[in-house]
Amino acid sequence: MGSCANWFAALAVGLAWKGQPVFAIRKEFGFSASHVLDHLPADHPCSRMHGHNYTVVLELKAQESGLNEAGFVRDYRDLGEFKAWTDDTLDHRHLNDVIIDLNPSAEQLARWIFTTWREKLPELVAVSVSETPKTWAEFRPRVD
Ligand SMILES: Nc1nc2c(c(=O)[nH]1)N=C([C@H](O)[C@H](O)COP(=O)(O)OP(=O)(O)OP(=O)(O)O)CN2
Ligand SMILES: [Zn+2]
Repeated sequence: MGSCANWFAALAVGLAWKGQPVFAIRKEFGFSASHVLDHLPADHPCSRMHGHNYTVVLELKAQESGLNEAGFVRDYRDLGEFKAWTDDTLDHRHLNDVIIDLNPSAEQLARWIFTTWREKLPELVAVSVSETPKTWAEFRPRVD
């Protein structure tokens, strides 16, 4: 599905679900990577190359009546493909070389992961990225 159609589908699902009870599941993943943030003052420490032990949380939702036969929104084990992708694509990489033409802030990384995975995981509604134990950025295209 093209990305435009994808966004319309997400919007339609969101409108149909408005006010309805939903289930949400989340699973956490980790990777270590370096980055340099552009467009910051020269004396900002994040304008120098540095690294983080990142945490990524995927959030998936289904309507109350939308659980599968096992009673799952989706089997957590299905997300093994995301873990393998994270290990191959992000772990021990320099993020500026992976996310070309985007400043790899936590916000932009969360949106990039969301758009990369939305088609494979239609139940995906939000991606959160943490660079340090105290900081979180979330991309959630629509809020119920
Ligand atoms: N809104 C954002 N602000 C910052 C981001 C970001 O992605 N989005 N990124 C950084 C740095 O990459 C890095 O995460 C440093 O964050 P900071 O909270 O300053 O980390 P520290 O450990 O140095 O902070 P303490 O205050 O010592 O806990 C910066 N900003
Ligand atoms: Zn950083």
